[in-house]
Amino acid sequence: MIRSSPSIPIPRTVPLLPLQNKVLLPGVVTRLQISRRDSLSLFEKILRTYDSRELNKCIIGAFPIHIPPSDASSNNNDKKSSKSGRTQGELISPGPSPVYPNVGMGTGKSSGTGNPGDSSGQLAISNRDTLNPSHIHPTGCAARLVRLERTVGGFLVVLEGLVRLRLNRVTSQHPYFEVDVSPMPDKPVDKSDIELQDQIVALRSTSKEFVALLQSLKLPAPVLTQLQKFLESVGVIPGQVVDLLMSTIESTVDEKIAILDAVDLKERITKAVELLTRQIHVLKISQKVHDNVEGKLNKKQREFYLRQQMAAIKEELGEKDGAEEDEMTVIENRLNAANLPSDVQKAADREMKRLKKMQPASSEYSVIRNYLDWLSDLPWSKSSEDILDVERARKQLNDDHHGLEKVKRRILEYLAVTKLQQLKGDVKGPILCLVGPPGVGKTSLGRSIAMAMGRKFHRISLGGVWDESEIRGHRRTYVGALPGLVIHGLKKVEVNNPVILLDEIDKIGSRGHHGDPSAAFLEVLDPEQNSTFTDHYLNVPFDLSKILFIATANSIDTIPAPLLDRMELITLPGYTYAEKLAIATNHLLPKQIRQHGLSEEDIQVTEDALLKVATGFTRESGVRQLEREIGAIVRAKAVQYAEIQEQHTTTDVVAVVDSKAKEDPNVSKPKEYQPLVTLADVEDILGQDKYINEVTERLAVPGVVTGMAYNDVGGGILFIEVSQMPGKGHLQLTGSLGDVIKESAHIALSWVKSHGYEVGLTTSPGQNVMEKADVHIHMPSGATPKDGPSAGIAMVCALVSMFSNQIVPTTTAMTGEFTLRGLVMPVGGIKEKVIAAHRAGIRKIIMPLRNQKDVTSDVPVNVRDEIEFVYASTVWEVLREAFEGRVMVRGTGVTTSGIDSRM
Ligand SMILES: Nc1ncnc2c1ncn2[C@@H]1O[C@H](COP(=O)(O)OP(=O)(O)OP(=O)(O)O)[C@@H](O)[C@H]1O
Repeated sequence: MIRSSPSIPIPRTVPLLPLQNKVLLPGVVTRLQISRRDSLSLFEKILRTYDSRELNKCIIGAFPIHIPPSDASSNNNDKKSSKSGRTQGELISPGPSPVYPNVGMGTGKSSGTGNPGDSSGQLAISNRDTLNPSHIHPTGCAARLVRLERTVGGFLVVLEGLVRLRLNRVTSQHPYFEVDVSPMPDKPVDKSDIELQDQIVALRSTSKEFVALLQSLKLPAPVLTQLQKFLESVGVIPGQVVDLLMSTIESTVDEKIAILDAVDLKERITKAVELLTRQIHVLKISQKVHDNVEGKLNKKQREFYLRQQMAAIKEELGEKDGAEEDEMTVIENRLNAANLPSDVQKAADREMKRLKKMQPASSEYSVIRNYLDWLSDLPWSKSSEDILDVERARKQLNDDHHGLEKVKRRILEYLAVTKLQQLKGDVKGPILCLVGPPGVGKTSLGRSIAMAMGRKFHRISLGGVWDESEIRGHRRTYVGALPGLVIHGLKKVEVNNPVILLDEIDKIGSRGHHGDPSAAFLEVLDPEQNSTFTDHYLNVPFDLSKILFIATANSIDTIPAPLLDRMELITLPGYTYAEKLAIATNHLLPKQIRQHGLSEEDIQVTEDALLKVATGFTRESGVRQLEREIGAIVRAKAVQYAEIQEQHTTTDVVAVVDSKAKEDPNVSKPKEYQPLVTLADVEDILGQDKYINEVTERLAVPGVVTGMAYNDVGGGILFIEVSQMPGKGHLQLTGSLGDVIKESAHIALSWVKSHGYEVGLTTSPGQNVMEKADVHIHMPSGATPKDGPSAGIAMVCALVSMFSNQIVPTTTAMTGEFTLRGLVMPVGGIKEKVIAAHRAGIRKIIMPLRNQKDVTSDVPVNVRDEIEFVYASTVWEVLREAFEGRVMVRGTGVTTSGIDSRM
């Protein structure tokens, strides 16, 4: 950087910064990478002493040094110093010319000019090269500290040269050298000195020619203007102009040292004109070569070549920070490395061009910079190698998950098909959607699939995503715009073929003020369209077709139909207690033991105890709560284990100190750790059962019937309670009931009223059971909303039970839609309902005949074996089975065959 510093007072004694292969001239700013031990101590001290805002008050003496090769390895300082006749404290008078031989000093090479990377190696003398006073050149330069930064190996220092210094004597050598100096400022120009005036004229014309040549090299205009302006003052401060020019032209270290030594202006200008003339000559030749080559370079190469030159010159002039200039090169290199498709490359080039014209401080600059960062960070053409080995995948799935046979089979089919498609080079598989209650392993299955295929895994949680732009990104016109979740995921995994799990796709918000996020997924998930998915932010297409999308959902009810249509559903039902026990033993317990820093020998849980945890402390379709409870047990055991170990250590210490302690029966011996967790331990650790078996604990009373329910979080049982009170035949319904379930209640009541006589509730056919009574139907768990038609037959039974004062056993549950004509219609969710009912202790289930196939195909055998299934197609059959003959059924109303024919 060109600076004309106000005269700054130079202290008499300054710390010495030894420079090898580098010369600092007054008025020049330079960067140095510091790694010498003594210099490190110097800057450590400076950091300790100076406040960061006052660093520029610190003045250092930057002196060239030369350690002869023979001295570098030996530390025979005395010998050397006596040879040169200089010892510490001795006065040195500066010689008229440098005393440096060229050996080993990069002769003929620039010491930094024209190479922006040079600064890092400027102080390249190793720590073993011990410095002694005879190595220090007698002329140096006072330097002001402009910047001081810690780096990995030492410090990065920016120095500004101020004035020439003469070295008087070395005052101290440890931990760094300190020297007594005298400043040697340039004398003012003597206008009457004709010889000097002539020299200045010569200098002006040579330097003008030099700048003109630089101009033809297409140096950036601001740099040239600055240089030209500075040259105008050649008549006033010729010394400074020379110093500056010398730092911009190619010259050897010796030549630079000669300039440093030339305190006399005339001598300095003569040397400078000589060097400038040589540089002009070199430039002319290189211009010729350049012109020849230029014709052969393509546009990009030429730009690159010019930019490199510009960077070098700017760096040397200090016009711009090197780092700033580097930024462009870094971005370009990264874009080149990203291997962009041609249309994306075009967009990148366009933006790059705009960026170069901008001021780094402008806000638009950072917007474009960000955009280019995104382009270069995305895996446009980087894929991971697929492992499509069906056997390996089967093992992986079996190792990670117990049961789920149907699901695993479907996944393996999928992998096999993908493998075959890949062989043909056409991969367009369906999108899998795993549907099931929470905690049944949907997310972890997704992860296993990725591992089985050897692909990277990324999960996008869609719960509460209300804004389309969260999927598709914001347009760049918005402040703080960013790409959407899919592109974010790709940047994170760094490959374009990961497994992306779209978690909770059913919780995605529907159409609102900010577009419809599910609509954005229509494009993402469509294998025909997603090869040209365009994120709003990127505004260029990205090929998503290599990604394997897997969605998960608790229920399909809230997934928009077009989205559902693009996916293949795989249902994961809830687990039975037997399955939960196996999952707990083989997966959850070992996992928790590992996570708590214990080993499997430290904790063993009996089967009874685990079953107790599952039945008494969880009531869920999945195993998440079970995992938490097992975690609580493992934690309690871990505390015990740690405490007993501590006791052992303390007792050992006591025993050593006092050996009598062992013999004394009153001294309590440490307890032994017991790794086995039994049923009793579970009660100790987890406390009272959280759940009791509702069915077996519940007393059978008339008017109460067990129904079966199914919702997002799995199946369950629910009770229907009916009571009557004096009134005028009104029906009251409570328990957060939806419209459909309310209608079922009305239908059931109407049927019971119209068939009172046939069911034995009245003594004559025309009599109304509710003549003087009101009926109240309630479904407990009032806070849980309930809806759907499947409680129809349970309501009929509850009404009949109440009016007839007969009970339906609590271990009998029923589900089925009911029509006014007494028909029993099929319902959904049979598998989940049956599994949940089995968990709740139900032993007999009445359900529609047309649901029989669901039981045989979906319900696990061990559950089927423990439950008696009764299939009914009319309400008469339901009543007969529910009351086990305790209610008089006078007629069937219609024959079974008649009903069948009407169905
Ligand atoms: N069959 C199984 N075998 C082994 N571990 C299982 C099984 N099913 C579930 N798990 C474990 O249960 C835990 C919860 O599973 P996961 O998070 O995958 O549930 P999820 O179905 O995705 O739930 P949600 O719908 O709430 O996201 C995980 O630690 C998982 O490993």
